[in-house]
Amino acid sequence: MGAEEDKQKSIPVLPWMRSPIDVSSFDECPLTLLPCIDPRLKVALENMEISSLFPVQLAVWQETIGPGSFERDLCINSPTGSGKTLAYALPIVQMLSTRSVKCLRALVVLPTRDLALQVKEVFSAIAPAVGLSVGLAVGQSSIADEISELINRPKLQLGVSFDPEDFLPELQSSVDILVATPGRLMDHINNTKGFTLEHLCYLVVDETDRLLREAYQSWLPTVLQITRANDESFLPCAQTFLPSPFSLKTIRRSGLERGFKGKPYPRLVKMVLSATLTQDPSKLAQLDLHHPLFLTTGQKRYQLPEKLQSYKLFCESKYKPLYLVALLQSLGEEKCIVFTSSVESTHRLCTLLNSFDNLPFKIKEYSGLQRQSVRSKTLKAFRKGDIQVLVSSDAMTRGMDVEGVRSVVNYDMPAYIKTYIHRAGRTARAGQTGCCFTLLREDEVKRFNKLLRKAENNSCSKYSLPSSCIEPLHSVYESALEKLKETVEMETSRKRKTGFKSSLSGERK
Ligand SMILES: Nc1ncnc2c1ncn2[C@@H]1O[C@H](COP(=O)(O)OP(=O)(O)OP(=O)(O)O)[C@@H](O)[C@H]1O
Repeated sequence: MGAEEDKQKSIPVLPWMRSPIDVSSFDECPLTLLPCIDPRLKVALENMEISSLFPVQLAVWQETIGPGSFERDLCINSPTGSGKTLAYALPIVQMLSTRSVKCLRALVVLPTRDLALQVKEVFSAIAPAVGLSVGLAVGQSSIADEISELINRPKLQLGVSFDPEDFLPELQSSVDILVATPGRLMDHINNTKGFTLEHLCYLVVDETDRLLREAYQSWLPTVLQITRANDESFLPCAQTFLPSPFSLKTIRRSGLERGFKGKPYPRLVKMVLSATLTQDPSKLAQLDLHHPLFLTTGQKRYQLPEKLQSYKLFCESKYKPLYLVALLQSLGEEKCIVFTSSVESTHRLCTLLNSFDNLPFKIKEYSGLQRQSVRSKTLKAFRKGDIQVLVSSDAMTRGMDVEGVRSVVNYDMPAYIKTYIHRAGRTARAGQTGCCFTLLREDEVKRFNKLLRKAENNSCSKYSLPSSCIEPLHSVYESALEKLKETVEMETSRKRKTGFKSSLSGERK
């Protein structure tokens, strides 16, 4: 990605990106002053203890429900923790609140299952208030269970034998809004009877730069293809004459007017978001955006949360774990995430920390080396506060929103500013304060300073730990290293025995 960042520097910015709406010129807006909000949604928000909209939420509201009226597709670049989820969820739910027939009209795609679960929670907190249902397609349950949640099958009538395939027109969506990961979405598109995106009105691509980095079974071209103009292919067919009062058809015609020529109408409205939105024209072109409007915060492309305090902590590489333990001890028992540079070092560091005797906090690993079920269990325990320190690799943590994370530690210096932003952004969310500590060797300092200069709000103070915190740890460290050696040997022989199919196998992200 270093090469990617260098490449981006030389890429000319797209014309529509040169005159963005600056979100930082917006203030928070109390719900009582928010124009047009459905009173039922206002109550739902108040039940979530939300009394005002954050700036990015107000800016998006204006371009969707307000005067902008969803006329343009939105590209939103807004810092971590600034409330992007509600920024898109609220207008979509408000727009769909007047629908009369239930069918799948909004699709939100996210790169990971835990993230999708998190976003579904936000929709589930507001959508039922206006009679809308939200579904999840992430592979958390069996495909059969998921299908029964998403598709409404006609009930068996007494004494009538029934083959669902004979009644295809009556299979209906049970949900108005679907939150999905790309893989499971493709499974449903390809294999689930009655699952259709033909009526889709809204597509949200959250964590866009991450999703556009990989093809994920070509989910994006597939979704765009399904929602293209279909008026020519709409010829009366046998199905049209079936006596089904429920069959619903969305016809998208090809636009003829200037600016709409060849584009499907009604069109699929798109909202794409990230805290580090790509500016690469070839990547953005994949989204086939309609007169895109760019919303961003501040002058620089990368923004750190306003109330984040960044610190650098110099240490000898030989004693890095000691500095980490001393730092964690000085932070007390509040939740903290420690980032390393790879899944292997995450596992090793977590094992080492757990080999220290009498640490006053519970430490667990969270990485792509683990099974999804293990990861989800760990995340749940971390949210509850049963675990205080999460040792993590990068891949899984984008967008993760855990209340009460006061500090983030970069045990390994991030190589790119984007990585720093997503890691640090696990704290200082929703206007709260938070600290990000980076452990640095002498030879890393120059590179780290250069990296931070790419972001706004980048001041970074030196943090020192008194030697009285470090010295007593030396002897404990020796025995922890011994224990680590034993554990690694045990794991290696276990892996050999089970032919590498131990609990640590699975996706390696
Ligand atoms: N208007 C609001 N008032 C109070 N809290 C809010 C409001 N909007 C969102 N929040 C809270 O702010 C936190 C961050 O929101 P969210 O996860 O949507 O941020 P984000 O911008 O998507 O961050 P990231 O880029 O890291 O994914 C959440 O805990 C959410 O509940």
